[in-house]
Amino acid sequence: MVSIDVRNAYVDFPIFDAKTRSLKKKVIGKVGGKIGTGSRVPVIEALRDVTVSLKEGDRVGLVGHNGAGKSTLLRLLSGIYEPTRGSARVVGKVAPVFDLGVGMDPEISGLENIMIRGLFLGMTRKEMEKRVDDITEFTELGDFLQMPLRTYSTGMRVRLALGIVTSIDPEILILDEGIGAVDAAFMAKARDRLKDLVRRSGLLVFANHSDEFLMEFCDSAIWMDSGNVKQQGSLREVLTAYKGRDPFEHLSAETLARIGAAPAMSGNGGD
Ligand SMILES: Nc1ncnc2c1ncn2[C@@H]1O[C@H](COP(=O)(O)OP(=O)(O)OP(=O)(O)O)[C@@H](O)[C@H]1O
Repeated sequence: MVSIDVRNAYVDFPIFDAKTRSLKKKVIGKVGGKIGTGSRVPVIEALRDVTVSLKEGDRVGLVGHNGAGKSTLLRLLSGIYEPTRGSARVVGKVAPVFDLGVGMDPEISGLENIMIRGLFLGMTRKEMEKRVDDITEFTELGDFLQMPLRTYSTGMRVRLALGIVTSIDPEILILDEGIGAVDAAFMAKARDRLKDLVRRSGLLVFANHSDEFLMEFCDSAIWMDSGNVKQQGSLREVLTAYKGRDPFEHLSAETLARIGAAPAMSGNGGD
């Protein structure tokens, strides 16, 4: 069984080349984590006293303003960062997808990249060999898969990366923003694959600014604010508090059915 247990965790980034003089003026910005100036070196407190407990089957959306600590938390949940204080225990194999292009080598072919990226995401060579045809078909890249990746356009790279990412069988799937940043037409094609991927994953944590994505893939949520967990609960509860309105309220019956959500709670549209 997969699980993630983070207890009273802090992640600090000491900044050795900051202009400390101007920091002392204490201009408080709206975005970003807290900057501690108590010690000789300023420290960005990206996560502060975070406690999160996740188990098999959880589908968690991560929301919060720019710099609230979402990516840092995802890296902690992936075991990429160790907490400065507190603890983080991850049981299960993590497939971290922070940037679709990360781990791709421009000098090798698309086909070779399929293999390398698959291995990086926790698959074996044999497992990836079985998936090559399926990925080839999905990307529609044809003979370009024999060409070095540097010859691809941005959209072609995204097709390849998305084809690979959606082919894996992750125990713990950690998705950052990037995955939503593909053009609408291709996204429509990728949507079913993404849904399948999420269905196959033991546990999903997904940071995204789009309600639509969150509603489609997640059922619970964590709201990060200045490095703290401000709220944890059902997706609807948390999004309603974060946005100041119920994002499910004005969805059509068709969309609600597609994302498998209950009809809006307010008004007389009960059931
Ligand atoms: N490698 C780093 N070195 C120093 N500071 C960092 C580093 N990574 C993140 N931070 C700081 O930690 C805080 C949280 O950043 P993080 O990237 O986790 O936010 P986020 O919620 O993912 O933001 P966004 O929505 O803009 O992507 C910010 O104040 C940022 O400046």
